[in-house]
Amino acid sequence: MNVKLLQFKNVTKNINENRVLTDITFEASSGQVIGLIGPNGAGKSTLLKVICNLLRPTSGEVLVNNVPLHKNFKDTSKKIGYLIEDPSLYPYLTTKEHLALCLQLQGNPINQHTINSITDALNITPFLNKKVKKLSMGMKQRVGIASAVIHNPEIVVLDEPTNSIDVKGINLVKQFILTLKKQGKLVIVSSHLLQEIQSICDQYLMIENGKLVNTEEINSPSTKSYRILVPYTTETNLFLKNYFSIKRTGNFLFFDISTESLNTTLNLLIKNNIHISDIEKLSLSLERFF
Ligand SMILES: Nc1ncnc2c1ncn2[C@@H]1O[C@H](COP(=O)(O)OP(=O)(O)OP(=O)(O)O)[C@@H](O)[C@H]1O
Repeated sequence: MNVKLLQFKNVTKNINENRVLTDITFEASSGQVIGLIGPNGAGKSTLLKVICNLLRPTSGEVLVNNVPLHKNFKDTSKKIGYLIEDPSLYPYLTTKEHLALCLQLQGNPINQHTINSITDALNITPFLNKKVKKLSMGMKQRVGIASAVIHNPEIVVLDEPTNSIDVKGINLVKQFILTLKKQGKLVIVSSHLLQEIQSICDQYLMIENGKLVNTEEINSPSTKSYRILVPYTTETNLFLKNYFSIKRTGNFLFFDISTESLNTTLNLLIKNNIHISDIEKLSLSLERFF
């Protein structure tokens, strides 16, 4: 059974008097992979840092296992593992020494079996005896991911984990994330490319200008396959509002629909004498959702 692990309640974060996160509310459970998607500067890293208690909310609350995060962070920190932005690694240690140190810093004894299973899964075993500073960027990123999970946390936060990693490595990381899911962990993974992580996510949190977009889009972005564009008029606006989540761009209105509802939608528009300016097939890139 999945257990509610993480709750954000109306979290707002200001940095240097700028509002970076606004009223963020969501919850996530064990055994889930949550994709945090948004363009550059949307607030993804800030939100992830709040989960890891690297930043405190200006207002609102974060609960882990129903306990406020900041009240019990010593215990909670053992439950959270993270890779935020560039991995902070100890350059003069070997990969093996680095991972062993990460384990010890969390108060765990060195368990070679744990280290091996993680390094095998991420294909970094051949580099265990190599100094971290001599690893390629992609390898460092994988060591960063290994460091995030080495102490067996319940919540794993990965900020753009596929940065600098080649296609083969990306597939490996995705498989690794699915293994963490199978182990019952909650994985929160950010990317500015929906297509990169959509196949592994159970749910999406789409963020734009520090705000989450609505739940419908969060839960089913990939089902919206067509964008319909119609000329703006007050009447058309009022009419379409009854059926779709519509947006305005200049002199046009647009809305996204699924493949299944394409015929019905076109019939509805034709019947009501609404001119169709364009029907666009949506690719699954992030730009389509903002
Ligand atoms: N320490 C800081 N001081 C001032 N502004 C900050 C700071 N950290 C983040 N910001 C601002 O907060 C906003 C969100 O930044 P954040 O790094 O969370 O976005 P992001 O979605 O992770 O972006 P990217 O995809 O480029 O990494 C940006 O406008 C950024 O300039």
